[in-house]
Amino acid sequence: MYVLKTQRDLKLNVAQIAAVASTHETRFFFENSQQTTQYFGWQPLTSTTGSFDRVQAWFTQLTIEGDTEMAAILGGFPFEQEPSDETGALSNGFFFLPAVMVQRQADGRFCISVIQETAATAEQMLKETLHQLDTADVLLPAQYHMSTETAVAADAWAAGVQETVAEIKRDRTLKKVVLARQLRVTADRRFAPERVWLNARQQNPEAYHVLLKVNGTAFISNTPERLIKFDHDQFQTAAVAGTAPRGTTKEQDDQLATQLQRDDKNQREHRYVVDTIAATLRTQQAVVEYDTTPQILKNKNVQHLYTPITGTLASNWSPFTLLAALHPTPALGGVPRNQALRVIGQVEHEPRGLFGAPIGYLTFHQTGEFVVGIRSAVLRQASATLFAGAGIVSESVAETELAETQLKFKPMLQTLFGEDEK
Ligand SMILES: C=C(O[C@@H]1C=C(C(=O)O)C=C[C@H]1O)C(=O)O
Repeated sequence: MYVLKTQRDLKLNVAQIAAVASTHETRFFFENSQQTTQYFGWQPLTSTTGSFDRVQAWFTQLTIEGDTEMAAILGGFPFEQEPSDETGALSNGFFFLPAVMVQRQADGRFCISVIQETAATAEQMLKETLHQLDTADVLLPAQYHMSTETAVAADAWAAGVQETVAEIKRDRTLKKVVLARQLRVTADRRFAPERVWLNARQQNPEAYHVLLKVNGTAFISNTPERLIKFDHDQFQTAAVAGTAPRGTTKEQDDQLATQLQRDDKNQREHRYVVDTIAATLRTQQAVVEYDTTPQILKNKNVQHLYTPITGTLASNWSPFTLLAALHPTPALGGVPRNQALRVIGQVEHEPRGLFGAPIGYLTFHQTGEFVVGIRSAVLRQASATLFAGAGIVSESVAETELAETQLKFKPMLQTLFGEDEK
């Protein structure tokens, strides 16, 4: 049993909050592109790793007294639901109940919530946190220089694309498999995760900015993709799939968008995602609404076909059941899901860990938001491992898919190294 104390209506800025957070070993930052949702948390009181079932069992036994509206668990699930031996790279995910959490209120001010075992220690810690925020040095973004860059088994990956195409053609039930590859880079000095997070907001303002740092490892993502946001029985999700580069002029950019809208392969990849998300939500007895014509979602380096999906959940919905049903969508897994996951397991040699998996916050009052951890990297000291995937369908060509993954590395490369690099 824990006790929660809050202080509302504070005027704070993000660089101040990031500076205080950076003095703690374990921390989590989450914001949407409009910066209307912001969660920062540090100092785990209790934590867990693992599958949807495990996190649910852990979450269900947490009890908090006080203004529990302001409490949440923070973290990410692993892409794979089976446990992995590779614990160093956050491969089993990580969730924690933060002792200190700062969140943005609807009016732009902030609320701090502190959770402790007694009211007195919570009160004391709240005071100390306010003092730390008052006196914090402002943290600035930092640019690094790339020392080395290694595409992990790029040739084997291209061969894997060809094998997958052959498998899709052979087995008529298999329609799409998303294959990911890795890029390893090193920098001239150790990455400071919060400063990389500040870079992400500058470099890719139109995406989410997420950071999860545990022990010596940080996961950072500039994802454009929401998996699901729920507010009691209302939900918002989206299909983001189908990719084209951005143009260098307005005309070229619009032309690339029009081509993407008209391209059969991309439209088909997109439709698999929309149809599967809608069907999954309907199996959960949700009422689902969306337009049948996709929009274009523009990010700095890429544009995507995009269909927002909204609706109402059944009265007995549970966040964990919903997440387990949705993850992975065919934008990261494939169609049919289990067959696609089997092919992914054969072609990719390492677990994806937090890549492509749900990461976000869940309150104790049936609200929360989880995004898909793409355009991401795992940082350790001066090294970063980036992941990017592409949807393989029957007409896929290895070279084009390789180029698409190269494009999807760009947001994170620019976050780490600035505009000039790559
Ligand atoms: C797999 C990634 O992106 C996903 C796949 C996309 C596609 O196949 O077109 C587009 C957006 C994402 O849903 C990635 O960025 O690594």
